[in-house]
Amino acid sequence: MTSKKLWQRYQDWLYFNDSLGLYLDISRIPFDDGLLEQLQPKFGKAFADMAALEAGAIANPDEDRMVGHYWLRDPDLAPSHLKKEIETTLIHIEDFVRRVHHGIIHPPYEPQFTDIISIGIGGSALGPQFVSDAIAPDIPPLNIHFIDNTDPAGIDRILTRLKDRLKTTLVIVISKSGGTSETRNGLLEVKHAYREAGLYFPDYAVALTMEGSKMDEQEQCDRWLAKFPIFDWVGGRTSELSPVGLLSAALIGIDIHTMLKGAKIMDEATRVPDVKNNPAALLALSWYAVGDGKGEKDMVIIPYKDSLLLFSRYLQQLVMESLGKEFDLDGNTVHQGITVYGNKGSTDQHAYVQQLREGVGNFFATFIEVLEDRAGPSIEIEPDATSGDFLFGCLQGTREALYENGRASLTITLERVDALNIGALIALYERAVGLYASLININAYNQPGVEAGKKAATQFLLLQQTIVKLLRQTPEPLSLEALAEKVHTPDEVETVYKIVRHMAINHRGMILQGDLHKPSDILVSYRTEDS
Ligand SMILES: O=P(O)(O)OC[C@H]1O[C@H](O)[C@H](O)[C@@H](O)[C@@H]1O
Repeated sequence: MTSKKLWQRYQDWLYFNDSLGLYLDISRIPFDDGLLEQLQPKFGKAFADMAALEAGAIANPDEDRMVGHYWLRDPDLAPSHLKKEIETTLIHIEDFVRRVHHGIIHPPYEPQFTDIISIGIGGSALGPQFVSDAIAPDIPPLNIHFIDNTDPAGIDRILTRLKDRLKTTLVIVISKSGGTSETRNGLLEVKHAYREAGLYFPDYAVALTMEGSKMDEQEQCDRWLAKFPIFDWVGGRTSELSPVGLLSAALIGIDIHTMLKGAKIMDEATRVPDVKNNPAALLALSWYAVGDGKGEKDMVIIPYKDSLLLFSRYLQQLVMESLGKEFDLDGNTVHQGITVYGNKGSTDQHAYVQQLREGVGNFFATFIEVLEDRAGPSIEIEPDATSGDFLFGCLQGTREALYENGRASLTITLERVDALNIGALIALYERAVGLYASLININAYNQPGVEAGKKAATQFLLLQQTIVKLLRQTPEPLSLEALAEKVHTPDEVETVYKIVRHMAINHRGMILQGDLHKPSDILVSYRTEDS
């Protein structure tokens, strides 16, 4: 396409939101203008699905749930019985945060809380991590640390760093279901550390979970410093603008009202039932066009701004957990999805952009351009050139280089990275995923595959407990085959081997004898501490 025609296409498809100062450019996504015509019926249904969802329909049929994250930033949209709960919860959050900041709520024998440990995983971590990394003040009122895995060394790293400050550290435990094992493990590890430090854990703990959840019952969270609800009509991957994200954001000094405002403005923009004037519909159209509605091209997220580094990680859950489904709503096997990866520019140009430019063309790039280079003036690096100009040039140059080699891209342009734009960005992608899911006829709001993984993990732990129990009762060493036989898993010798190897390395009483290079010759025995 000639540059003249490209310029015209750029202008024809450019979306601009003047309330936000946000642009969306899909001109480098190749599709015939006829595609939009062809997709109008699907978009008509997508807009109708979305309107019904916002009106309280059961938009998540597999779990028989409403989908209400849009109500969080506009409670007037919510069913009347939920509106008050949304509003009062926000007031409770603000009041709690104000009292923590003013030392009215403080740790025993200390004037103020100084740090936060946030324990949660998936949607109970990725949003708070992205938002705090993007827009927390450089000197926040409290420093936040995330335990988002059941990795003992990762937990130790945070507890070691906080050793002298545990006594002034607030612990926020986030789990909608209250049953996620990684979060439960993190909670028990941190509780142990507080006990070891002579600190009464409930004086430092805040719970975010569904009323009556497993965690709520087991931990009696009513005895903790505070407890905030996670609403069952908010999914984990769309919970950043619920108490899940708002509490920690407010505690670290982020203006949550402006974040909610940005999301609300974007919601209004993405409610417009006209593709060319709806940024979320334009994204959905672009994804559909470039991947033929089957996710044939990966979504590479490259924000040219350090503060947006974690956006791709956040989108991995929002996009892939929503769209990565085996069946469509009619029960057809579709194996849908769009793969998301990326970090930041121009840094990634020195890592994998080489492949994007010349290698396998199985992707489309999403550039995020931020117009404001920094708060304040820049020095000249070269005559009439600042480091921000270089960053700008790298983005534009990479976009052009990809296009010249037949690689598609779209560009979102923000004025700056602040609470307003982060709220808008989150809302933009929540809506785009929802509209795209309608186009491809899948349920964006369940996650059946995750349950399968949880069940498999439980099976491993049950087998491990069976192995230990048997070895405790078996004085003589056993071969792996004999051990597998005795625990009734003769076909899982390899699994038995990995379990005993992992336990042996971690000094859990497991004794391996023989040549470790030849697992089949190994003999296994067990020695308890007192034996
Ligand atoms: O908040 P929780 O109930 O602990 O769930 C944490 C995460 O667990 C699973 O992985 C779900 O698929 C995610 O959507 C959810 O965010």
